[in-house]
Amino acid sequence: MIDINSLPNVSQLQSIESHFRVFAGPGSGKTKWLIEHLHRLLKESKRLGLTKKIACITYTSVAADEIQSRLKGDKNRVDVSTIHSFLYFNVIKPFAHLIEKDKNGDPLFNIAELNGHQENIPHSDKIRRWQKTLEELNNKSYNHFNYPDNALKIRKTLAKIDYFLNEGKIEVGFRNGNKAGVPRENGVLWEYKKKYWSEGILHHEDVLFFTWYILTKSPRVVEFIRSKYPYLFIDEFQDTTSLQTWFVYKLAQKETKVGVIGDVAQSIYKFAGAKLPDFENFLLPGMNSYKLEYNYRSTPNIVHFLNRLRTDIRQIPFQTTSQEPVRILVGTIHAAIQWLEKSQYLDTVILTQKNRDVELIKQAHSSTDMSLLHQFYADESDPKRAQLVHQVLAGSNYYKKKNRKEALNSVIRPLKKSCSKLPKLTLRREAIMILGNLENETIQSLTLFDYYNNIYQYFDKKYQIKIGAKFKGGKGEKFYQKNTVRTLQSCIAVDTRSEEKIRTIHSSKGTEFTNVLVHLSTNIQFMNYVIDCSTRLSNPSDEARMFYVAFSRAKQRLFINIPIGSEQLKQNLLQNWQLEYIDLSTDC
Ligand SMILES: Nc1ncnc2c1ncn2[C@@H]1O[C@H](COP(=O)(O)OP(=O)(O)OP(=O)(O)O)[C@@H](O)[C@H]1O
Repeated sequence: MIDINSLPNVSQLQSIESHFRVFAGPGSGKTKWLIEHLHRLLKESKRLGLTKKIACITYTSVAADEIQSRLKGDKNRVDVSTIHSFLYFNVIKPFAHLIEKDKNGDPLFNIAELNGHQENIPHSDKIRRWQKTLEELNNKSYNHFNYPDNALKIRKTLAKIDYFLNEGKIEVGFRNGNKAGVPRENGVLWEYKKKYWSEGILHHEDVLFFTWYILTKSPRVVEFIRSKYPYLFIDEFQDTTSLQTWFVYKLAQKETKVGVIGDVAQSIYKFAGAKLPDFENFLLPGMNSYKLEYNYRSTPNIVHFLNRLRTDIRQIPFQTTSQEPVRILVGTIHAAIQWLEKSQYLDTVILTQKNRDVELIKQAHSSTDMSLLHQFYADESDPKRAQLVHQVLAGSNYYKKKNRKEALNSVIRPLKKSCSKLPKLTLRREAIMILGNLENETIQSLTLFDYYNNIYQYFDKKYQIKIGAKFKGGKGEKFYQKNTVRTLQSCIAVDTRSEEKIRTIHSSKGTEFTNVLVHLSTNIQFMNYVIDCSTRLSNPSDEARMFYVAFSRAKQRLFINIPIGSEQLKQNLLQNWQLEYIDLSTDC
């Protein structure tokens, strides 16, 4: 248990002029607390003067908008944004001219073309140019680099490029460790990045790299930021990467007072480079640590259940009445959904670990015959092509239901992946064209093979962009030749209501729902992430924390679905956990 001051409200913060760290469990009202603290500063600070500002960093731009919209008074004195946006506007944009030439005397970055930052989606032309550079380097260890044969794997790997601090030096590598198949020796990854930089393309992670570069070369830039922002706060600090933490330490060395808020048990962005110890070990001189004690969100029974899953903090339920127990539904997810419907818990949100499970549950939940769609995914060898076809046809179904916004999003999403070079407006225009065509009976009657090839050729001819893989025979091609657009489209369910109700745990972070069903696909997950959760919560892998986040989204009722039960498990759950055990295996 953390031995720190509990902090029922913001006025109990010992001083607004000390660094602080707030440990805040789920549902503890972090956002409300942070907003109150911002209001207090705006009122009481003597250091803001007429021109200085408060920086408030959130993990997503949605969270930033939420805080900005709830601020009262002089909103312009608070800059609420994501770390990337904050650094882009305060370091990169104003100080890009400090980026020097590389060791060959070429500009490291094409500043004239700098225009914001974007997601790292590997471009085939850059990979090819990089491959050529590698050939020129003529190093044996690059022989295994096999592009375009291994295109999908190589692109996936390159999309995970990131920067890491190692004993004060910056290195370029991959998130999630070493990746085979892509050369990284002797700094050749820098050569790959330079292909983008020479065109003024800045990826999100490059924002952090060039911040490090500029601040290291020109320490006066740090002074400028410190003098502009006497206060810096960071929400969801458990998901901050080492490079981001490095920047925060830099600011905190002098006048900027730093406050960080987070929950170690909710750190679920390891894949994005977050490291748990960064929050646990984050300390600044004179820093005060606090904890928010209450859980305002969930009923006492749910809070007691959550408390069993962790040993570091024990939350106090704010609500006094509960009283339905947490229930374990034993059986298939299908049986669990039927039980919820029978019991009239119609507004239950279903949370699952993987996107793929979301799709499968959605399909099983809808009345349409899904076997053809399953066959489609089983036969198809190229996931990108499958996604494109699936989402385009789903888009057309949305369009039929007059949900124009979802229709466009559904088509634009896969297009964006292959056509990142195209401007947003062009993508939108093409999506409208695709949706319009699908209204046409003749197009509906085409085989999927002809339909896909038409789209493929259209983008290839007009933009020289390969929208997906070409057919190379095999089961996938046979499926496309055998089935029409109309048949596959009729198997794609787009019930908007049920879509919002079935989602991944990651997409539920920061939200809350009245009733939640968490689907565990194996009993081992239940043993690991419920029964033994407290011993696994601080594991490097995110899984235990991810399920903890899922369980903590429920306000009124929490259901957990596991596939297989046993008398022994039942007795354990009833006697030691006070959970209700409902066996659905006989119902289906
Ligand atoms: N002081 C308070 N009194 C009563 N209700 C509160 C208070 N603070 C927050 N709440 C309510 O409790 C719920 C949880 O708050 P919030 O979503 O801000 O928690 P959080 O700490 O961000 O949670 P999480 O980290 O789990 O996303 C919300 O419904 C919010 O309106």
